[in-house]
Amino acid sequence: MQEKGTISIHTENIFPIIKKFLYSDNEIFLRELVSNAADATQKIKRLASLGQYNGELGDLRVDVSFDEKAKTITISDKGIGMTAEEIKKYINQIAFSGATEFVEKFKDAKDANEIIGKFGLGFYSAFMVASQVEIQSLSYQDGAEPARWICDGSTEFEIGPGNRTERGTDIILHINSESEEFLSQHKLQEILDKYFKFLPTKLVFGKRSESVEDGTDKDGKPQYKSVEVDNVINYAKPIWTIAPSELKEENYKEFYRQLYPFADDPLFWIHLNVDYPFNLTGVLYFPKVKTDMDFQRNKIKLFSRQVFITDEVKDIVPEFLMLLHGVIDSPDIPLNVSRSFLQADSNVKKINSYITKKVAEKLGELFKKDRTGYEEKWSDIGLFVKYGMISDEKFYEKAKDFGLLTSTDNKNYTLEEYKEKVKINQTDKDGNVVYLYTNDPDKQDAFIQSAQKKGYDVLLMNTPIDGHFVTNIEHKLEKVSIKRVDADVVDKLIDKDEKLEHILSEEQSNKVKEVFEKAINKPTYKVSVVAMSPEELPVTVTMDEFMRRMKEMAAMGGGGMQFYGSMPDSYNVAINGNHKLVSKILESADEKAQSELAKQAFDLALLSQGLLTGADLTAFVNRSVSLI
Ligand SMILES: Nc1ncnc2c1ncn2[C@@H]1O[C@H](COP(=O)(O)OP(=O)(O)OP(=O)(O)O)[C@@H](O)[C@H]1O
Repeated sequence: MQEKGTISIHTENIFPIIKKFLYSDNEIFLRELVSNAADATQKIKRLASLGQYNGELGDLRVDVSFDEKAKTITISDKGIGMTAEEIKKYINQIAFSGATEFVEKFKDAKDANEIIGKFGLGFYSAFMVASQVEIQSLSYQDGAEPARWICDGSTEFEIGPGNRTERGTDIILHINSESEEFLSQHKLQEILDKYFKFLPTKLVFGKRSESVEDGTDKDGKPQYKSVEVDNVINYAKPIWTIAPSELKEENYKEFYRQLYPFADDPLFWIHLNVDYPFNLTGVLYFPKVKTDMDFQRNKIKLFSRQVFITDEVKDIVPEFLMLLHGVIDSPDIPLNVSRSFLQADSNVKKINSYITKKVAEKLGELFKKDRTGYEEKWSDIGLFVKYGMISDEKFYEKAKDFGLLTSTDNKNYTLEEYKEKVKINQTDKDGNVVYLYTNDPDKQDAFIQSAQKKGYDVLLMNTPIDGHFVTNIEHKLEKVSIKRVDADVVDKLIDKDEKLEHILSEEQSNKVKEVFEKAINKPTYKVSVVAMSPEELPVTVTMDEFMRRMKEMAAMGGGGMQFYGSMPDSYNVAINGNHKLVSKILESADEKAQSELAKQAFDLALLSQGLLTGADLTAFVNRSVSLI
């Protein structure tokens, strides 16, 4: 008997709203309908395994097909099917109470995902692309009659006898005129590939031709012919659903290649598998970071029961691990709510810290088991680890045992090892251990050599993250201060209160200062005469560590730092009072000659740090030529 009825929601205008707000990502209708078909298929399998269904299961597959002329897309399954009563119950009674509240609340929704699912509207996403949706279904239950439901996207529907002779369901979409782009082989293939590569139920989209061997020709060479085969969308069982004990290294690498066909092999991976207090599986890969600029985010794919959801995993994966690759599958992540809700969700928080913990454990284990191998990978993983140590306290607590400092002679140390190594020679008069580093070994070579001559060690901190890293660990480590090797003259970098004797009298000192101030003639260069070893350079130009860091932060847009950013670059010029050249300047009778010598020594200092440019550089070259 044909029956008419009204879908039980309490407002007339829900469909226009769904259509309007969902329009931007309307391809998800296919995600929703194929997922439903796959769910129905899994259910019949389960019923059979429980002995509650004894009929033939047959070839359990979901088929997607389209008819360009009739303008239809059909999703067919051989799942449990629905009786007319069930259709009324599951499809007609949309699972939410206050439709008015819904309309109010989601007037401003930006994202289809916010609406779908939250209100159990998966099926209704069909109306984003269809002017009419038809269900033909035959339930698995004994004696069930086939049923047909049809609805044009208004709240009116029709239900009556259907024509399906085999167990399962067809969803037939009569595609509306704005959505005809979906009536294309290419478009549908693309969407199916995106969402269903790892669907647990076989998914077929028409046929494709494949070339197969067909006997041999008269010379015994194999012959080929083209045959039509099912165009199967999904791969065999994805590895994240398999127990780690059953997997070999090659399986992980092969899966990685399926995900990222053009990437180099990963460095290593972590298999995630937890079912309490939330359910999550997945494999995270540490990629090779080829260049510093190779920070491609959004490489982790999020699945829910093997259906692709998104590659935006912000909030779920800790910020510092966003550069990892791989997949996460969890039915417990609320996929259909807005960002702010996600951040506050307790499962998401737990998942986030679980991932952090797992990554820390894995790194710790690699470090312990094979330190050499770990150190070889350090140039790739150092970035993640340092980023994590900066941004996540809990990670820092674990990573302080395997986060490494690398010195300019390419040796690696843990934080503790490093302190032990340098503490005897690099402790200042207040008991602080001073770590020295360079962020540009070429430019700062003169400073590095001076430091090494004094037996100091210099760390290499030349990746983009190191500036932050230095500031951060300095805060965390007790009684440690960290200075760039060119922050001061070597004798003052680590102030041990050992005063070198001045060979100059106070009067001579003042004279030297005056000569240099005049010769340099720049107010932002502050001149002082210092008692240094006669072997050190006659003039050293430095920028104060504090000032430089503040300026760097200002340049990176650090809040509250604008003040420092607007200050002119200012430098300290240290004149080595014990250097021969300084004596020579004093001995020189002629004021002009004094000034020339001072200028030359100052320019050499600038030159050694790449600070001498433009007209100053030209003047220096000319002066040098005339001196020769
Ligand atoms: N192909 C199908 N075979 C059998 N039952 C189906 C099929 N499609 C839908 N159903 C039934 O209709 C119900 C409603 O589907 P709908 O997609 O609207 O919501 P859902 O799948 O329960 O939730 P959501 O899509 O938000 O995850 C399903 O729970 C299921 O019982």
